[in-house]
Amino acid sequence: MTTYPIKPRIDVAVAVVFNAGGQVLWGCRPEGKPYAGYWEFPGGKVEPDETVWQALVRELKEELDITALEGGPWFRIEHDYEHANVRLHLYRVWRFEGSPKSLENQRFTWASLDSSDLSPILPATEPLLPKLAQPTVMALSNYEAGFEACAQRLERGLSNIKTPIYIQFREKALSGNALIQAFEHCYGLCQKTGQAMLLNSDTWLNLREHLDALPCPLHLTQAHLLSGQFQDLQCAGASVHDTDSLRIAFDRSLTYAVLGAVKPTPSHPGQPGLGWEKFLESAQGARLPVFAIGGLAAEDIRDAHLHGAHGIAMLSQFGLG
Ligand SMILES: Nc1nc2c([nH]c(=O)n2[C@H]2C[C@H](O)[C@@H](COP(=O)(O)OP(=O)(O)OP(=O)(O)O)O2)c(=O)[nH]1
Repeated sequence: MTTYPIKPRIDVAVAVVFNAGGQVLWGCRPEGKPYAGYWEFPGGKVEPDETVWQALVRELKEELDITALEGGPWFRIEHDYEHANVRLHLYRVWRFEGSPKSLENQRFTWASLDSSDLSPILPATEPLLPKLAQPTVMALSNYEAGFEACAQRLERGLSNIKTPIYIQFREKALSGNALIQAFEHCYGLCQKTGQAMLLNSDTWLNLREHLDALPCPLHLTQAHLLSGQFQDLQCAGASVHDTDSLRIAFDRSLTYAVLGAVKPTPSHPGQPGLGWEKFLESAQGARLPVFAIGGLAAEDIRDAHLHGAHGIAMLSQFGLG
């Protein structure tokens, strides 16, 4: 009878440490470890008596002599290597003490998150980079509540923001000329500011007879995600309301999911909202970045990051104030 070696399953704490300039800390795996010479985020195995955060704090101290002070879970992903099956618990660290030193003879550097200048990067980590580096703010259009008010809000919001964001064009109630006028304004604004536009799949159904081709990637509604529609079109992400849908979003190789509503919101009257703890529970197993939505404003981003959200999506709060 043939016997097969049983590969260990290891839980790994992975720290994506940001500096004030938005760069992240990369380490190069030292000689003697599997994949020596490959770049990775700092971290290491979670010991049996540790939480992931404790392991992360310990590894950053042992490897680089820095003390992680504040951070939050991002998402988890599994990968089968020849040497082990690993479950990577990615954490974002945005506050730490000390300046990194090489304590284990490893090279390290600060570089961008989507680092194309570092090579090679560990096989489980490299495909995650475009997902991690995508915008952390999504603004949703709302021209149907009033063209001028929405146009001004988006223009003001975009003139104040210095980082890339997503703008999702989502108009349930508009049709005909009003829909085209709103689309043209939003599309023009994204072109002018270089921001990435997404088109809600419900809105696309009303808009497509007026356009020659899909103008930007689709954002799927949960119903379209579940029905498997639009497989032949470029889809960036999807709205989801439960963990089953998060699994489908991952299986469809989407770049992100949007989960909510986290807080009570006028768009869903009478519903209490998930709350951050329930959001965290669902987002943890998602295997892809999850935006939080529902009654959120720019000042909620820290809470969002503490509770496993990649970022926040805002309907009426974007561009206010
Ligand atoms: N730290 C880290 N590990 C990663 C990343 N991507 C990835 O696939 N891994 C894998 C490689 C390894 O199989 C595993 C980490 O285990 P390790 O051997 O480096 O952990 P360790 O520092 O505790 O090692 P050891 O000294 O106890 O052997 O996770 C990443 O970006 N960062």
